[in-house]
Amino acid sequence: MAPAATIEITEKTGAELEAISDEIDEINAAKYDSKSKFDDEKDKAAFRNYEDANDRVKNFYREQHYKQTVTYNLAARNRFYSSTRPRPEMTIWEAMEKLNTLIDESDPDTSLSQIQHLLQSAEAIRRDGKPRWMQLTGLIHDLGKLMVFFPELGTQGQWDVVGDTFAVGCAFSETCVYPQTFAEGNPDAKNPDYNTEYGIYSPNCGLDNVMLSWGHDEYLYHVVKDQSTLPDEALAMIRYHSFYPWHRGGAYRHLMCDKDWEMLKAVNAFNPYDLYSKSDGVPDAVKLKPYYMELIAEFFPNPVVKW
Ligand SMILES: O[C@H]1[C@H](O)[C@@H](O)[C@H](O)[C@@H](O)[C@H]1O
Ligand SMILES: [Fe+2]
Ligand SMILES: [Fe+2]
Repeated sequence: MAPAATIEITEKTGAELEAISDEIDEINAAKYDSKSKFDDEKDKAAFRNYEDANDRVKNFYREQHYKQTVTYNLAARNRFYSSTRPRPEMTIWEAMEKLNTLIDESDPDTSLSQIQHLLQSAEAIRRDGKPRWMQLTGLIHDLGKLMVFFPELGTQGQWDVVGDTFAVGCAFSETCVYPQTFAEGNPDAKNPDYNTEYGIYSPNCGLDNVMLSWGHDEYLYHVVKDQSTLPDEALAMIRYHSFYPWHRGGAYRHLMCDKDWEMLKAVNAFNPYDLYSKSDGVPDAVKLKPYYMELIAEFFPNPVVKW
């Protein structure tokens, strides 16, 4: 009788493992440069037209720009970090379903529900053959909007949850949408400690040390950083995806450190999938669920997430 086949398991040395992980990084980085179906410039012009946006969008940004002050941001972070804050518990898929009832007042480009937007982003990333961690990032990137339903976080409305983000504690950037509204109503615009180029920051202090307006990006970043094995690029995609004045407007370069330039590449690679997939067909959540459940399990060791 022939002997049963044996599988040989060879131990890899630290250096070998490092070489493999470098190789994977290289492959992943090369993927950022590959062609995407969103390369056509003329299709892109239809998005983020804030000039012609409706009053709901304009009123949203007026309120957000008036109220996102340094004082508010410090208070919001204190509430979030407080060790006594009760943390709702929910799986990623339950979170997606819960979020489905939210209509984002800041968004001029989508009338679809949030679960559809998340699946569209993930599916577009998957279709372009991007890495699995990036597909998952597409799937979860807006789940921070759940904070709108969590009174424990002291969320005030949509203005401290959705919309583009910007730095507080230094001069407001002209590259923000409706930039005139800051001078009109945000007290920090008149505060000499905050209204200079650097404000409370120092040259090249790194974006990790800059306080961005409080909302779904920053909130989800902390949840995911602590409870998943997603790589730094994924965390940057989540944390900075709404930071349009930075990743698209070219602002805040004087606050960036070396690592931020690397992260900028990742965020720019992610952005088209967030924005332009909004015009794709409506995904079939029931059909797609098994694929994504497996993907979630790959990067979230504990299926129940503490929000
Ligand atoms: O209106 C949208 C929406 O709220 C997105 O979730 C956010 O990431 C964008 O930056 C914003 O423009
Ligand atoms: Fe978002
Ligand atoms: Fe999004």
